[in-house]
Amino acid sequence: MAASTDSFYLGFDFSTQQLKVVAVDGNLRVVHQDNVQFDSELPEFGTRGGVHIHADSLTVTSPVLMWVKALDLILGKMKNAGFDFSRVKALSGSGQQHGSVYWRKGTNQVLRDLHPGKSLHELLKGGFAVSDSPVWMDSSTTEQCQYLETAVGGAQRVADITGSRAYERFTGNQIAKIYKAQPEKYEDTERISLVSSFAASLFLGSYAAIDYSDGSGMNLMDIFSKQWADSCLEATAPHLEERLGAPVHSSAVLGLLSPYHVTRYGFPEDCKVVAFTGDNPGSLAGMRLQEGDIAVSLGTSDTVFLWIKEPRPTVEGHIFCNPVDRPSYMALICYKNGSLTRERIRNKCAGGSWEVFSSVLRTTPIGNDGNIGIYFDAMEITPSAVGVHRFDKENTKVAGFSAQGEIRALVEGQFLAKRVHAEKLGYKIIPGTRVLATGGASSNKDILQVLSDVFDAPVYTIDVANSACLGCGYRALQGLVAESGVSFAEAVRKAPEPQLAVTPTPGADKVFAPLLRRYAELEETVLQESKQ
Ligand SMILES: Nc1ncnc2c1ncn2[C@@H]1O[C@H](COP(=O)(O)OP(=O)(O)O)[C@@H](O)[C@H]1O
Ligand SMILES: O=C(CO)[C@@H](O)[C@H](O)COP(=O)(O)O
Repeated sequence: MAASTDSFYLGFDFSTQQLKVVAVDGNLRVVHQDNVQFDSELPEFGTRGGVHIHADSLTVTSPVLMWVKALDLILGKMKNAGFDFSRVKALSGSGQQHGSVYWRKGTNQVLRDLHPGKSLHELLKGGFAVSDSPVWMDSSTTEQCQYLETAVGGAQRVADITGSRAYERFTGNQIAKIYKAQPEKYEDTERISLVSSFAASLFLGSYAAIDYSDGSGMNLMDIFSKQWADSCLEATAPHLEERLGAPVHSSAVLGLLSPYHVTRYGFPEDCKVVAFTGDNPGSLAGMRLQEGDIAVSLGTSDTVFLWIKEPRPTVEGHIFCNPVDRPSYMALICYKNGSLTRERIRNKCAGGSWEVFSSVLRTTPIGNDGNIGIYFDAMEITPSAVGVHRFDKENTKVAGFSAQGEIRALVEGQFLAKRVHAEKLGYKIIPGTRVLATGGASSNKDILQVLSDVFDAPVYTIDVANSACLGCGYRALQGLVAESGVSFAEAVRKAPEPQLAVTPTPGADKVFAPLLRRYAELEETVLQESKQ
């Protein structure tokens, strides 16, 4: 495909801790990157790690106006840096998955009439029926999940329709909680967006459709017919379909950029907005994942995902529609205790320094002398258990490890869990499997070495740490030609290939084979204990 090198394509990512942007040119070269950290650059919202954890420790929200203000800030930064908005032909983006935004009645008109002399934050101050959006870290909707599974015919039935059994963080269950606890707010809601489609709306100047891929994380959409599932809608809240709008495929052009951005920043009048999607689907696009690859994202959450052709939903893990290939799907497993847990142990055992943390990984023995740790600071998603559990080589519970042992136990434990659960779902590591790593912690080679050793496979990375942004820049470019039949693979043929970062240490496979079996048994014990 010949895209002009004079043209730019933007990809935004509204993730848990920050808003990021990447601009690529027609040759798919990165020409600009920027970010806004919520905690440090928008301290007036008082978030930690981009969220508020409520007193029950289960409810987790983010202020919706913080995301709006972050967009004002990042576009302002780009303007100050001299970024030439007039060359942007299309933009797209992604958001942390499952989070929901409740637009107050009448706000679609406000979006259509945005005055370019004012910030979005000023204009949209009164625009939300719910000011604190539930996000993916929330696990307060167990009651709603049980209700959904009973109403629809069981956990497997919900998975057969929506790709996942009922999960606390999934949007439908969050909507059901808001409808029950704050019916007046639900009544005052004109439209419900995902974080991704909310962000797209800010660019479009009207409510943007939810795309199939991010829409798969709601427990509301039939992932096969790609329509809202009546049985799920009925079990969630009344008049929900009209509040959601019809979903669209992930490469759909939603329309032209709002005149607000044209006047305020100098975008061209014909700049297109391509559907936004979830951050994990965005990463699948950015890493140009191929069938047979396993992607490991080490962001606020840790996720493992794969490209699949024949989805078989089960009561563990998730199946989402594929964001770049309409007939295909992606499988995903999510772990809540990712970077924030690594940061806690870094602060406790390595004086707050990643360098010290890394040097411990370099100098401690592979396999940690048989010591295994399971660190679920917050209620984990995979599996649903909580607490810190340490075992010596005899599988006896111990109260603590040395500082060095704790660091290695944490990182090994996190990767053992990923491999154990991926294999439980039938995904095999075979000769030739590439592990593609992304997310903030993928910049740490010593963490990647442990990943490579546990998976017994080479680990590859891409130059841009934020693959979701990059993937959405690519998707913006492809969105312009998707209707004329140009596939995503063809559109991004010229993009740089992932680079080999590390290979397994010789002999590591023999050390980890028994540890994988032991980890699976110990995790099962922890799970049973936490059910008592
Ligand atoms: N050198 C490093 N080693 C390990 N982890 C790191 C390093 N640098 C950054 N991180 C982790 O990256 C995380 C942010 O990842 P990122 O993918 O940007 O998050 P998100 O997209 O969820 O906002 C931070 O919480 C931090 O713990
Ligand atoms: O809940 C999930 C996936 O199901 C999370 O992966 C969120 O999408 C948050 O992403 P990060 O901010 O950690 O990238």
